[in-house]
Amino acid sequence: MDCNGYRQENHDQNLFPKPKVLVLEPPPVFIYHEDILSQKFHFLKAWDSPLPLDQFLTTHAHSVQAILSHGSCPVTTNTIRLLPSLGLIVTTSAGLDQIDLQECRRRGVSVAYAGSLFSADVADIAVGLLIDALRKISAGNRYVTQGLWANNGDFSLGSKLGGRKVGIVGLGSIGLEVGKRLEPFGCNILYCSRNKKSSVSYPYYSNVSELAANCEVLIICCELNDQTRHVINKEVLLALGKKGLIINVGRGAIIDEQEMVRCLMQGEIAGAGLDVFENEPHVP
Ligand SMILES: O=CC(=O)O
Repeated sequence: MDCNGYRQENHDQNLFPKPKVLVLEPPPVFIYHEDILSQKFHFLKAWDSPLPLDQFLTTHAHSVQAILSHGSCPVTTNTIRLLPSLGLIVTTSAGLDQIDLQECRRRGVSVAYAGSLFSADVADIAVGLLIDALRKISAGNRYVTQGLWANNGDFSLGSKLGGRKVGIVGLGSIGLEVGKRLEPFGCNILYCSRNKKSSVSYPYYSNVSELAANCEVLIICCELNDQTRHVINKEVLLALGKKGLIINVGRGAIIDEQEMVRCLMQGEIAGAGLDVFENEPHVP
């Protein structure tokens, strides 16, 4: 109500129609809060339409002002080109590899993302996966639930995190959070990053193979881009060695997945803890 007792909301909506926002696939924030968000925005739900995507986009081409997206939903050159009124893409992810940033730059489309909002959560996952891989928690669980204990005897022991030499690939906000969590465990932290960071005293490696050769665990925390795609290749995996573990909380395609699977099967590395895969949801 305004001070005269009129319903302000309807009046405002006539003057300022809700911005039209395209949702290709719904991010969790949309699933949980559609009712609240819908008070301010008019959502065009591509995933909910019987029309093929291109036809849906062409139908709404001139009205879409923004896109609400998430980390595993590609926003392609084709989509951007079909939407002449598009001015903004908002993604709930920290990663931007799924969005054609070059086309956004060319068209002057702004991009807003989660930044470091979820870095602590991702770092928790990285440490959880590392402890699981070292202590064989989920492998032990599989051993019990598959009924192997009675016939095959006790499961093999895991090993401790303390004292491990851990190489962090990408010391951005997630990498720093991982380091912060591993220091109290007594890990020796090394890192590889685009640039040496003056804010930390961890030993710096400019080359990821050299980092791998000098540590027992590699934790991938960098972003996916043209420089980091398949940066974890056969050479790096062999440098990590037979006792080495790899943890990936970045993007699947940072690792040459086929090569990693081969190394795991042939015992050329000891194990992997993976939050991401190259061709999700297809996991080799
Ligand atoms: O995948 C999740 C992210 O990039 O935040």
